Amino acid sequence: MPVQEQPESIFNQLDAFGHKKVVFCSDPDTGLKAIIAIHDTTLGPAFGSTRMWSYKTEADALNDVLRLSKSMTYKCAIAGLNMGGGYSVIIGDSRKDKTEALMRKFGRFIKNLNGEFITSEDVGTNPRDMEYIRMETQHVTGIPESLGGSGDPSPVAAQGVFQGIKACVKEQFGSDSLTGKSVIVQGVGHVGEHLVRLLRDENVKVYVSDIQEERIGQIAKRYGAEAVSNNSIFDIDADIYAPCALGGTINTQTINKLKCSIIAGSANNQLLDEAEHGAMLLEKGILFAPDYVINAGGIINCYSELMSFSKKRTMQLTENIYEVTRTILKLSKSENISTVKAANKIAEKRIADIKKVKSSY
Ligand SMILES: NC(=O)c1ccc[n+]([C@@H]2O[C@H](COP(=O)([O-])OP(=O)(O)OC[C@H]3O[C@@H](n4cnc5c(N)ncnc54)[C@H](O)[C@@H]3O)[C@@H](O)[C@H]2O)c1
Repeated sequence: MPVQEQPESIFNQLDAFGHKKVVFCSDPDTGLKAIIAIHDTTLGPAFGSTRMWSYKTEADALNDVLRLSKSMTYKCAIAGLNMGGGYSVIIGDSRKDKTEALMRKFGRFIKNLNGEFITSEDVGTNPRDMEYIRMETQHVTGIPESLGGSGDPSPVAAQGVFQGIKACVKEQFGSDSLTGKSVIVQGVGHVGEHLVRLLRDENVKVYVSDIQEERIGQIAKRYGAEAVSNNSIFDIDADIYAPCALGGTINTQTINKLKCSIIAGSANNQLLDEAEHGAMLLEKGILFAPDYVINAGGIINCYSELMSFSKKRTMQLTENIYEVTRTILKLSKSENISTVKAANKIAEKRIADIKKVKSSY
């Protein structure tokens, strides 16, 4: 008899990532299949976006939501927000399967968590979807500005990435001027497009790529960037690679191909294996801006909505990503550890410190 491979135990996976709670949401009437993962609530309610994606398998969806929610814990901690980490994924094609009823049903599942999880938009969702969720629960941000929300967080996320790029350029080249630099932007969706605009405003040479061919042409034309097919981005000789699509694009194969000296983009979980690939980049002298640090602008925007902060305060917090990145790069250099390890160290210290604060009556 052939040996049947056992699927990995869900509880073992939760233990490995250190999750507090995972909720599986199923509703045959609307076709909703979603997973809400709550990683850590030491600093506050779990904050995290909702992604809608056609995952190949349910195991892929679970793995994605576990990784994304864990990195939210670190993102909120390092950005100085009083929020914990969570995330949710809806399994399906956002262009075909998304309906008002499906989003509102999903909102009901969030409502049942009584404020333990607060969401916002991500890949495959938008402010309109957040409006549908808002019809069922108040635990959602990123709703349209016309309804009193902060709207699409992606321009703010792009601003944070832009600050992270500048901090890395300062470290590698001695000045944070982008004059004469070149950047490959992989994935020109919400955040990627705003990043291309910010870079082109500074006359940076920008290469753009996406899996949607028509999108590459549109963005290249709109901003005067150079269109590159998605298969050939690692052959381009540019100073900076900005992954702004999905995670896992930095792995042994791509690191060996990369010609850039800086990686700084918006995509969550860019390193396929944080420890292995973080160390490989350190060894090769490629400066990696930890994704959860420099893409925090989006969540800062949503947090500001919750706290009723002014736009000015939101932008100050986002621009501070420059200083936070500089601190991480310095720690990485002084201790000869990967930039992700350095960032994790700072985030974990804040969580441990606040845990002690909260332990007293
Ligand atoms: N939107 C935000 O405010 C925000 C904030 C923080 C982090 N992020 C992260 O940034 C990334 C992009 O988010 P977004 O909101 O711009 O999403 P989006 O869906 O608007 O854009 C993603 C783009 O990437 C393209 N893409 C997908 N797979 C690709 C691949 N393999 N190669 C090249 N292109 C590919 C898509 O076609 C799309 O154009 C995601 O990882 C997201 O989690 C987004």
